Amino acid sequence: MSLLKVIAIDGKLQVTHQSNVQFDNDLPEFRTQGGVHIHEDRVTVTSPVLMWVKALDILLEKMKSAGFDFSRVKAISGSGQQHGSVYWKKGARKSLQRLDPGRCLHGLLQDCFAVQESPVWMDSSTAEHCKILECAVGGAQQLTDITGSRAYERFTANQIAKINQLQQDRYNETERISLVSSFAASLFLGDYAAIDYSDGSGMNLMDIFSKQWSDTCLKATAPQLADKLANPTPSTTVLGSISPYFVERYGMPEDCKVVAFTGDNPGSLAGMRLREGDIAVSLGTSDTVFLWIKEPRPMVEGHIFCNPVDCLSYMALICYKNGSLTRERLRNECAGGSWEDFSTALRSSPIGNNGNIGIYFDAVEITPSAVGIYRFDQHDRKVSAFTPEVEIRALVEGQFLAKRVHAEKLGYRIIQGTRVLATGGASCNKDILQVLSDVFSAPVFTIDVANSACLGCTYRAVHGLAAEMGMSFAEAVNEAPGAQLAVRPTPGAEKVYGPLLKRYAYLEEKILKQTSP
Ligand SMILES: Nc1ncnc2c1ncn2[C@@H]1O[C@H](COP(=O)(O)OP(=O)(O)O)[C@@H](O)[C@H]1O
Ligand SMILES: O=C(CO)[C@@H](O)[C@H](O)COP(=O)(O)O
Repeated sequence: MSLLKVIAIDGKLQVTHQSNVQFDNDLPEFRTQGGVHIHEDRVTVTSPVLMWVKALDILLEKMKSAGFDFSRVKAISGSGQQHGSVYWKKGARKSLQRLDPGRCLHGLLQDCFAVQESPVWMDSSTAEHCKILECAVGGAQQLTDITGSRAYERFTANQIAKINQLQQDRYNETERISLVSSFAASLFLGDYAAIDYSDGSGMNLMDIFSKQWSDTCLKATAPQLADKLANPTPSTTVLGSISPYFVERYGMPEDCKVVAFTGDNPGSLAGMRLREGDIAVSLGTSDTVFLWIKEPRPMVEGHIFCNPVDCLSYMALICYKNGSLTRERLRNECAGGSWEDFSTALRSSPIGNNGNIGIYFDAVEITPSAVGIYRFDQHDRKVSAFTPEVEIRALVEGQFLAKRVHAEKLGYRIIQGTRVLATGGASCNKDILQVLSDVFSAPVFTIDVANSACLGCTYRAVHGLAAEMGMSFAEAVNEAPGAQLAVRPTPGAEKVYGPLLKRYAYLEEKILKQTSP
């Protein structure tokens, strides 16, 4: 997270105002790079919490100078990078409740944090704490069954455990631990804001089914943790009205509501307006898949979070390291460096690639944890090379077969009306999207997701006001600009890919068995 953004929308869900503050350029005194401090050990990564507070001061002043009419704001919500944590010092709640509107937040909250440098999602310094947590619950799959994810170094429980171990006095001085999202909500609320279920699922602490903190995880992490976290809340909760500070300093209406803040990925799901049965595939440098799931089956690969717009559903996130960079390598090796020729190869090779399957893990893959290039003919026999055309189709088909196989393992089901929403750099390539559509037997739509997390939280604010009356998120944001239809599945594709999906799952399993120590 290298900037703080704001988007305002009107009653017709049209964007009326946008602005941002860049941490590195606008707040040079904090000396961050990309908004963070990378410590000498190269694995500890933090951000100064007061930089975030000051960024909010600057952003609000910028909006004021641009003539933004704060008096028309009906509700506010927001999102923050997932997993990062903020440690409020004893007594900070009182300071939050009595903010002097004549002074900036940065000045008022100077002494409110027990830990000045907040751990953020890029941190990977807590391997030992991850092991302890997994051991405490009986293993990686057991932790996944409870919290939706195995132990990850960036996840909040492991960061809290590290702070308790290395800075125990600071931990003991802490009155409340917030996520980045609930910390930002607290500033607007003028009181501690509850952690919402969706961002709370990225902590390795919450039982995603009961939506309560897991006692075993709490105990294995740090003492008196339940008190420091307080109970989590549904993501659609109206936390209360805006703090009088903003009423007096910026002229916001007294009854402006603060709707629970959430994580950036849940925020994006809302911004993309994902619906039950939909899958969003981001084809950027790495590939990321977002799923809307009714009945999740947590697996050690991938994350299950509570759904930020529908309390009865879940969302899953699957990350792949070998995305565009691998497509680029094969474009260079098999298509003379041209996306046009890469596309021609896809158009001139048959759906299903005559049974040839390729699995290309140039770098150690995240999902699954494996490395190497594997090619199989129609009889599942290993082969050492394919012709350039077969190689290109094998790569693209393999990447999408993997996504569908992994999604279905987590409990995802294609239903009547399923849409695939494609974003990211490669989503401009219709021939790649055609393969995606064929593998999923569903139409592919493209969406512009610049700022999707931020936009998603404007929609969540609108929904927060309506949710209490029982209105669904889809109904509340029905009028928002929609996705563009890009391609429809080729007739007959389903029959071809049915057996290939089974073979892909079998072959991947076989590779994992052969390569795991
Ligand atoms: N016509 C194209 N066909 C396929 N891939 C493309 C095409 N144009 C750009 N890309 C891919 O898009 C990737 C960048 O995607 P982008 O979403 O901008 O990245 P990031 O994840 O860094 O934000 C590049 O690595 C490139 O391989
Ligand atoms: O760690 C994860 C998801 O598990 C990241 O996706 C962070 O949530 C990313 O935040 P920014 O890239 O928006 O800073």
